Amino acid sequence: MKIVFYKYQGTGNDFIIIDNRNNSLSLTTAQVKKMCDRRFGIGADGLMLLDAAPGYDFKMVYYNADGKESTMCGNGGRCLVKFAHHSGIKKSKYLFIAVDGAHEATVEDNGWVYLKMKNVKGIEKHFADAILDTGSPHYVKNIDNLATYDVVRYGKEIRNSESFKKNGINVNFVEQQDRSIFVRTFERGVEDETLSCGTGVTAAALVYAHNDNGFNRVEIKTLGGNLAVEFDKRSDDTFENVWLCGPADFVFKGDIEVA
Ligand SMILES: N[C@@H](CCC[C@H](N)C(=O)O)C(=O)O
Repeated sequence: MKIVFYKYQGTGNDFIIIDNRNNSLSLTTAQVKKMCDRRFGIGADGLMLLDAAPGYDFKMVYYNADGKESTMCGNGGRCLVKFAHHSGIKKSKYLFIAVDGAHEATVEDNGWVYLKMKNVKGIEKHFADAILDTGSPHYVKNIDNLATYDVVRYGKEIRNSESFKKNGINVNFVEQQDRSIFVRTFERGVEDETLSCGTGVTAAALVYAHNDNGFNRVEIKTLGGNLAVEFDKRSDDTFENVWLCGPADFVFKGDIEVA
């Protein structure tokens, strides 16, 4: 069958998007994996279907590059909102449903997409590091000289360690720079470093805010560009009104024969 696809990227985290508003398409793991392959397919960190869902503007279905359906993708969600906007679903505030629940989003005049993430309660300590779920599971570790750090080697080591190898975890390395942070992520399901990870920078920002007080916006640098995370921190260590903010852009459109 021939499938029309759209390629989007959000700070270099890149995705294949398929308009499935008639909910007719269902893809196998092998088909998704091949489309995401950078040599044998289109190439992407993940693939999303935009499905119809009653009561919502659309439903987000997310697959990692390994072809398996996975948990929430923050940059993917922002790209899917931009795609909806380009595809005639024009709203001042979007409401869509994803695997971790309902999400609101807006498209700003400067093209940035603001995506409301789920509330986060509790940050677990793992030795000197932190673990939390921002829609996907994340490990957060502070590192000096992050620009030259071997993220693939050490990210793979943590992701495949005894504690995490069964369900996997995304591993974020963070360098704090005053009120902004530099984040590099090894992503589960891509099994490599990506240029940016939305749920990952959200996790890193909340860990940073957890250790400090008095501010509710963190600026983030990734290898693929800049993002920001806004939030309200409650006294019981709950984070509410968590918004992931950043650019999301159309790259190209095409069609592909999928066996
Ligand atoms: N790139 C994503 C995260 C995608 C899901 C992740 N690989 C997982 O399986 O947990 C993001 O922007 O959040």
